[in-house]
Amino acid sequence: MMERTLVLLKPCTLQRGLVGEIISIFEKKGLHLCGMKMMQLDDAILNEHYAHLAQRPFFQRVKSSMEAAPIIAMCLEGVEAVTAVHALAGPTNGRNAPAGTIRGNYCMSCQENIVHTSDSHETATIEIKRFFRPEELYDWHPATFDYLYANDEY
Ligand SMILES: Nc1ncnc2c1ncn2[C@@H]1O[C@@H]2COP(=O)(O)O[C@H]2[C@H]1O
Repeated sequence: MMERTLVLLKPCTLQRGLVGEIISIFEKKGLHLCGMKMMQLDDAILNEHYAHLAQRPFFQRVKSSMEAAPIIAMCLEGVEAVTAVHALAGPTNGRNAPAGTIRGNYCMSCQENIVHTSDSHETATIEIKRFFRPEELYDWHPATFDYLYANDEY
């Protein structure tokens, strides 16, 4: 099933000059961009985005870290994109994320862990709406589609 999912490149990724490299990983995998923009996040959007963490001791730290510099928000599309992108990101803590995943390859932190990715189809739908207006998302068919998914049943 063709799906869309949300990726945020966190402030640490901009600070470390890794934006192009991380976008390239998703592109090389075969996911295509439907929308992308730079944003400065504030408490209002972060209180909503991380509402499920509000009672956790690290909630303020997460918010400060996400407000420390701009982020890049991306909407990526592909067959089963939510699972594919979430798996590429790897487990939250970079220190024990497997080599080969983005977090496993690029970070040593639980907080400064390069990307946020939607963890389910339902969450992706909500998160894409949170970060993008409908007119900021583009429907297009990648010319490589048949090479990416040739003969697959989905
Ligand atoms: N101990 C922790 N457990 C889980 N998430 C944490 C922890 N400390 C900080 N975080 C941050 O909270 C974020 C929640 O979802 P993210 O995928 O954006 O990545 C997570 C981390 O950046």
